[in-house]
Amino acid sequence: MRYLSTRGRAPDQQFCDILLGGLAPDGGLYLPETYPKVSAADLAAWRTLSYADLAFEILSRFIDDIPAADLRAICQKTYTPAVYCNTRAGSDATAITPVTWLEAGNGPNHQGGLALLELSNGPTLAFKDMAMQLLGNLFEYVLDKRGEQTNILGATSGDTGSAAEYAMRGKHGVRVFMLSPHGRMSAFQRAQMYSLQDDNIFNIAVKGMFDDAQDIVKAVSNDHAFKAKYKIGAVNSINWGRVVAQIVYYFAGYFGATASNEQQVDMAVPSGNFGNICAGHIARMMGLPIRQLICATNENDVLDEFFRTGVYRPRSSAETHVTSSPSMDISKASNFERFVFDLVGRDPAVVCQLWQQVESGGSFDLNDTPYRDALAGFGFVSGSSSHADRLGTIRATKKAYGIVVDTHTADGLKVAAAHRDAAVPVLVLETAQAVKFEETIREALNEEPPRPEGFAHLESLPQRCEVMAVDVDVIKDFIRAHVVD
Ligand SMILES: Cc1ncc(COP(=O)(O)O)c(C=O)c1O
Ligand SMILES: N[C@@H](CCOP(=O)(O)O)C(=O)O
Repeated sequence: MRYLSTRGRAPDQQFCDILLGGLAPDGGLYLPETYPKVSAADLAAWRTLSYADLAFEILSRFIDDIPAADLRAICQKTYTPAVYCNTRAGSDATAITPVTWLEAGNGPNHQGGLALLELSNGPTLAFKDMAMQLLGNLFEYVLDKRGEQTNILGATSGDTGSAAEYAMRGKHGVRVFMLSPHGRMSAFQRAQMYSLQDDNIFNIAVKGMFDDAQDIVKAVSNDHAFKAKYKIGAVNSINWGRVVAQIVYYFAGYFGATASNEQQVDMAVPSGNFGNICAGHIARMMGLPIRQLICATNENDVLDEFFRTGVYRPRSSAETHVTSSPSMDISKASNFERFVFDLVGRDPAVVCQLWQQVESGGSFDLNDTPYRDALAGFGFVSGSSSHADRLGTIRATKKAYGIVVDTHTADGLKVAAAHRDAAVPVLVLETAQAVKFEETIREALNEEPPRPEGFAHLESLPQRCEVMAVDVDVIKDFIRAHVVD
């Protein structure tokens, strides 16, 4: 399988190269040259597989430069109930991503039902662990084979950082430099990252928002000489490895929620950087019977605005709200470029022209272009949620179903409710556990959220983190000083 850049000005590459390379050298994002199609026979054969075996089947359609036996072993090592053990009481840890019905709907295919797809049972209690644990094992495997090292530069609004650090701590040949928005994450998120004392982990809090941190990551990656000299890698969802691993749980969720491959489902996805829902889009393009992808945003509603109006208008950091679903405080969604590449018929010239407008601080409007009509064929609908909605949803979910959901999942539930249909079940992707956002849970419920074992004294552990200006050169100097050749 060859991978090509959305900007069309980078050489096509194979999976292991883009895994280590991250962003394409022309500033674009890599995508497979075609999406593999799944047949009815594939769906029938995959329905009863374990999560690890399903991951192998799906990943092997995209990865042909790792021997099959090795890829299977990596999947088996990654997707175990011991790694994804932080399940809600009563959920089946062996499923890895259990489906919890809030309302079962009708019949074996749960028409009209409402369910949570539990994705946050891994070591850091957020959906990022689903892909990041795999990435940690893939990085180690490829680096060992090549006798190379990598210095990962990442940006986080709260969850990618800890998931990456837990996946990469102690891995041979890997150092992690993680940029986080100073003072913007929850106390639990800060403690998860900043309490790590491993020699290969460096936490840097930048005095800005997530988008500023993401811009630094892209600027450093676009300095080709620096990137080559310091072997800079990526773990954000700009790295295709993240997106491909996320495709798997759309299939697992579909099988978990239906009894027949004739049935369609809707999937509601709390969205920020568009990485999660982009994986859903690709699963749908592969032939998974997803009727609608419901894109749920918080007050930072750039994506919702696009799906409603056809206008994509990223906001500046000054216009980005600090919200109680902080991991979605994003106004420039990286992976949206991957979707637009598909929307415009995979024409890199169109993507270059649109992103020229975006990168010079502008916007684009697809009305009066053929792409506005084409949009309807991709199955997206959307909505946004506010702090008051979030509190109301957390309260209503607890009252009706006895379940405490996190603030991002609450955004998903709120927007899903507006698009429910008696003909299909809707699965809301549960992207984090409530304990990560304790303050808002207390405000909503006047009680403490459930805290999985092993996290009892997290916030009282000693923390270490460097605070820096939003300045590419300052970050490069820090990397230079900490990379031993
Ligand atoms: C808990 C949580 N929910 C939702 C999102 C949004 O996901 P994405 O950025 O892939 O759209 C994030 C961050 O990415 C997150 O950490
Ligand atoms: N919400 C993320 C932001 C980064 O997204 P990514 O999927 O591109 O890594 C976070 O919590 O850090």
